[in-house]
Amino acid sequence: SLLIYLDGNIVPESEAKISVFDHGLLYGDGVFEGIRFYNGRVFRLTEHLERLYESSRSILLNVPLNFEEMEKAVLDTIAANNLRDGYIRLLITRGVGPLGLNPYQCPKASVVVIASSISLYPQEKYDLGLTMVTCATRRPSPAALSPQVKSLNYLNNIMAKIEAIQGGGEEGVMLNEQGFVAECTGDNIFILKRGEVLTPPIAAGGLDGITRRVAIELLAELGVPLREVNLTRHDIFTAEECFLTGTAAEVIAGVMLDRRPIGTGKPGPLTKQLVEKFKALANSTGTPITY
Ligand SMILES: Cc1ncc(COP(=O)(O)O)c(CNc2cccc(C(=O)O)c2)c1O
Repeated sequence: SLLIYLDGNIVPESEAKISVFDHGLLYGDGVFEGIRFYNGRVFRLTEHLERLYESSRSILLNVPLNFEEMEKAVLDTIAANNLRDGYIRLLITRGVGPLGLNPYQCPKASVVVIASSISLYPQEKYDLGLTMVTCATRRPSPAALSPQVKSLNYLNNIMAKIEAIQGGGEEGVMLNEQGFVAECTGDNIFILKRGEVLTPPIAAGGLDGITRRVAIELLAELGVPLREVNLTRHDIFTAEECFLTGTAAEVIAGVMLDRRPIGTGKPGPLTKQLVEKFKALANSTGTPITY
């Protein structure tokens, strides 16, 4: 069984419990990060923690650990479980308070670090590519809930994921209120068109994904031109290649949208090149874990 970090202590899974009065449970009032570690190093840990603190600040959540203490909590939890490769789920909730959504009645936020593994898609989906469906469920307007806050409010994404699966796919393309492509339910989206890679600007309503930033770096290294531009379903239908990026998914081809093949209907050469470059980078850089 796993050892879990909970509010300052590393405890066995069976003891890792939170109160039913925790506002993270009652209202989804909290933020989280999904982080991978490869070969004894945590990949892009600093960027993930920076985003965690930015999400917390955005919802006025006071994090009881400073940056260094949070980094140590992550590294200690991985070491306690003696894992060299895996996935970290790091969450901060508003903490326990009376029923009623007033966050000012929650005196202390709760911090949970789970070190485990995650496999979002089977290997064959990386070999053959994902089937995608355009979701009717839109990404929320920044005026409603900022899509840039990685909060515990994932019902929007979950409802879209349901639509993708019900529609015979594995992943869903989510549009914003204007009908432009924002991202997918749990990852960012890129297309290759006439020798140029295009991806929605963050302002289109997607999460400012860390794997998206890595892909942009890798494309620059490859000398492939990239443009952040509003995309519609037309652009995906007429693209030569499409790939998704996310900590859980890593880099994975999208080969079908709404029952229409994208390009050859198989993962394209640029996508395959990026997958290899990403793997090499992820297995050779990152914050070392001391066991
Ligand atoms: C809505 C959304 N958009 C993009 C990403 C990719 O961002 P990063 O490159 O920083 O990871 C995410 C993160 N993706 C994510 C997080 C947690 C769980 C799952 C899941 O599909 O179970 C997916 C996400 O949840």
